[in-house]
Amino acid sequence: MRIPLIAGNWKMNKTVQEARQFIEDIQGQLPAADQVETAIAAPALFLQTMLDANHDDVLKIGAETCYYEDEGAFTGETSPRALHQMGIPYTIVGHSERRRYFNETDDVINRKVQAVFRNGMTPIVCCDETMGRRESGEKIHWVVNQVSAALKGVSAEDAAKIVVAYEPSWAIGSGTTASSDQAEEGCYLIRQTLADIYSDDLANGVRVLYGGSVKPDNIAGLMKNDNVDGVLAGGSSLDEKSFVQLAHYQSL
Ligand SMILES: O=C(CO)COP(=O)(O)O
Repeated sequence: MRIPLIAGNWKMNKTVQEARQFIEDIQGQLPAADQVETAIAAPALFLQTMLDANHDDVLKIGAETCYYEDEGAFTGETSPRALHQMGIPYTIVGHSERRRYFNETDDVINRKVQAVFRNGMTPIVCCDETMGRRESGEKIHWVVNQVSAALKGVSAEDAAKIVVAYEPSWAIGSGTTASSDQAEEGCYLIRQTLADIYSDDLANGVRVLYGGSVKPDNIAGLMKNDNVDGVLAGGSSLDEKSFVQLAHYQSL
C-alpha cells in the first residue's frame, strides 16, 4: 500500500514570518499521516522556524536542495548532515529549476541523492521533460536517463525509500497542467524504469508524484491514476487554504 504524498515546494517565496504564520494556520487541518502524508519543502533559512511552529507534527518539513558533501569549505551551501540533525526527513533533489538555473548535472544530482541517503533522509528526485522533447518523441529516453543517472550506485535498500516526481517543465508555473493521461504515462514510465533497474517489487512500493500546475480543481483527476501516488505543488502550496484543500483531495 502506497500512502499518498501531497507535497508543496515553496521555491524562493515567503519570508520567515510568513512561513511561521502558514504553519500555525494549518495546524489541526491536515489529514492523519497514515492516510495521506503531507510535506512542504521550503528554503533552508525557514526550516527551524517551521519545525518550531509545527506543534501537531503531522506535516513533514522538507528542504528544497542541499549540497553533496556533508561539511567543509563550500560557502553558501546547505549541509545534508545539518538538515538531518534538525529533524528534516525529505530533501528535493534535481528540480528542473536547479538543473536549468544552477547548472545541476545528472552527476551532481546523483551525488546529492547519495548524500541525502547517507545522512538518513529521503530524496524527492525530480525528473523534468520539455515540450520540445515530448513532441519529438524524445521524452521516453529522457525520463529514463534521468532516473537511471540519479540512482547510479544507490542500493536497493535505499532506492526502496525514494520518492520520484515527474515534473514536465512545460507544465511548471504555466497554468497548463498535464492531462490526467499524460501524468499517468510519465509516472508509469518512472515506475517501469525502477522495475528495470531494481525489481517489480521495489518499483511497486515507491511513490511517484506528479508536479506541474497542480491545483485544488485538478488534483482529484490526477490522483485517480494507478501510478500517480501524490503531487508536488508549487504555486498552489503557497496559500494555506489551497494547500489544505490539496491534502483533502479525496473529498474535493
Ligand atoms: O515545480 C513545481 C513543483 O516542484 C510545480 O510548480 P507549479 O505548481 O507552480 O507549477
